[in-house]
Amino acid sequence: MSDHQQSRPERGRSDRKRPSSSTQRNESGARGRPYDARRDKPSGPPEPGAIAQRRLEQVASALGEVLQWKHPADLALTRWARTRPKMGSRDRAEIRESVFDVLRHLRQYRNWAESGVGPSTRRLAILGLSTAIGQQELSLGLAEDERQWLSHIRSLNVEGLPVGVRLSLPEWLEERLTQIPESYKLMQAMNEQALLDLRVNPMKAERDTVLRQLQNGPMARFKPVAMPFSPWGIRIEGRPSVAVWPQYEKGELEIQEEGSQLLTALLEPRRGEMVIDYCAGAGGKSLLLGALMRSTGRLYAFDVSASRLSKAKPRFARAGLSNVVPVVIQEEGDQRVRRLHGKAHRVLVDAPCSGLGTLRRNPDLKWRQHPQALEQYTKMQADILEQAAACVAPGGRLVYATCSFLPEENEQQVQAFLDKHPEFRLLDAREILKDKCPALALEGPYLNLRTDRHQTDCFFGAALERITESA
Ligand SMILES: C[S@@+](CC[C@H](N)C(=O)[O-])C[C@H]1O[C@@H](n2cnc3c(N)ncnc32)[C@H](O)[C@@H]1O
Repeated sequence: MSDHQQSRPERGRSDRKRPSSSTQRNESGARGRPYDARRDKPSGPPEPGAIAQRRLEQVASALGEVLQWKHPADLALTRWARTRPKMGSRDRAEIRESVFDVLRHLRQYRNWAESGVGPSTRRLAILGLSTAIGQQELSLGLAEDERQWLSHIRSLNVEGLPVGVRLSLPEWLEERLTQIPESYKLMQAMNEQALLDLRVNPMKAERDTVLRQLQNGPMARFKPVAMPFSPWGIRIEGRPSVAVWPQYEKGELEIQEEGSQLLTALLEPRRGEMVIDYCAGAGGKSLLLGALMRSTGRLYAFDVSASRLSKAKPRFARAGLSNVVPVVIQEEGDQRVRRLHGKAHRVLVDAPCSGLGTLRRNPDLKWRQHPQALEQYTKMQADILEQAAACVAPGGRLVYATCSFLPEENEQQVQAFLDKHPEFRLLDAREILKDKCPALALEGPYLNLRTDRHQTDCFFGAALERITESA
C-alpha cells in the first residue's frame, strides 16, 4: 500500500563528488583518514580494490535481504543497516543507490545474470554497484572473470531486448500497460531517479522568499528551483537532510511531491470550512489543506491506522496548525463518520492504491504488487469512496485521488461511482487549477499527472460536486 509520501530522498548523481580510485577513504567514504579493509591490522593504505570489494559484499548482502520481499525496500534497507552501525551516511547512500538500481532493472539484470559464474545475487550487485559508483572504480574490486563479464554486459545493446525485459516490467503489468497511451515513454520515465520536492507552508512563508534564501545560502549547492506547476513548490537535487534545515525546523518547509501538492489544490479548501481528509495517513496532504484554510474552520484527519495518524500529529504542530482533528476511524459503520453525513464542505479521498505511480521512488512495488492485490485495492477504494461521499454537503466537493496510473483504480472507479450516484457530477480539473497552475497542461477533466509529461509521480485526481441531496 502506498502512502503517497516521498520515500527518503535518494542522492542524485549530480550530487556525487566521488574521490578518485587512488584516494584513500574511510568506511564512510571520508577522504584523508585511511580505511583499513583488514580491520584487525594496524591502519594503513587499503589494498587495491579493498573498498570496492567490501562495498560489493555489502550491496550483495543488502540485496539478499531486500529480494526476499518481506518488507518495502526502504524498510528492509533500514533494518539491514541497523545491524551495521559503523556504516556512515555515504556508505548507506551508495548501497541504497545500488540496490534501487537493481530493483529498477531487475528483469533485465536477471536476464544478464544468467550468464557468468558465482552466486546470482553477487552478479546483480555488480550491475547495481557499477551504476552507482561507475564501472572503473568497481572493477578494482572484481576478479578478472567478473571484470570481463561486466564489460561484456555493459557493451550489449538493450534495444534488441523484448520491451518487458528492456523496461524491467513484471509480465502482469506489461499486459495492463496496453490500456495506457504512450506507456513505453511512461515506463522509461519511471525508471529514472526522482529529484526531491519541497513545499513552502503558505501560512508561514512566501515561496519566492524561501527560494531566494536557499539559492543564496549554503543550500545553493542543491540547485533549488521553483516547481513548474505548484505555486508552493521548490525542487532540489541531491539527498540533503532537509529535516535539519532551519526553514524546515520553523515549519516553513515540508517534503511533498509536486503531484501530491497539485492534488491537494484540487480540493480548494477555504477559510472557516469543514473539511475531511478521509485517508489522512501521516498527514502529507492534511498539512497543505490546513494551511490553505489558514488554520481556521475544522479539518478532520481520518484514518483507520492509529500509527500513521500518530506520525502526523507532530507535523501538524510544527506547521502551526490548530484546526486539525485527527480521528482513528473504523473501516465500516463508524459513528463519528455517520455524525458528519451531509455536513462537510470538502472531502478528500486519498485512497489506498497500488502506488505504481511512485515507481521512481519505490521501484520494488513493481515486484511486490500483483493482480490479486489490485482486486483488493479496487474493492477497498469503492467502499471508501462510498462512505466518504456520504459526508459531503449539498454543493460540497469530493476529490478522489490515487498515486496509480491504472485506469481500474482511477477513471473506471470514478465512472462506476458516478453511474451509481447521479447526485454527483464531475468537475473539470483544468478549470479549477488554471489560475493556480497556469503552466499545467491536462488532456481531460481529470488531474492525470504522468511522470513522462509532468515530471511528477503519476497522480490521479477527480473532483466531484454533490448537486442534490441523496435520497
Ligand atoms: C494513500 S495513503 C494516504 C496518504 C496520505 N493522504 C498522505 O498524503 O500522506 C492511504 C491511507 O488510507 C488509509 N486507509 C485504508 N483503509 C481506510 C479506510 N477504510 N478508511 C480510511 N482510511 C483508510 C491507510 O491507512 C493509508 O494511510
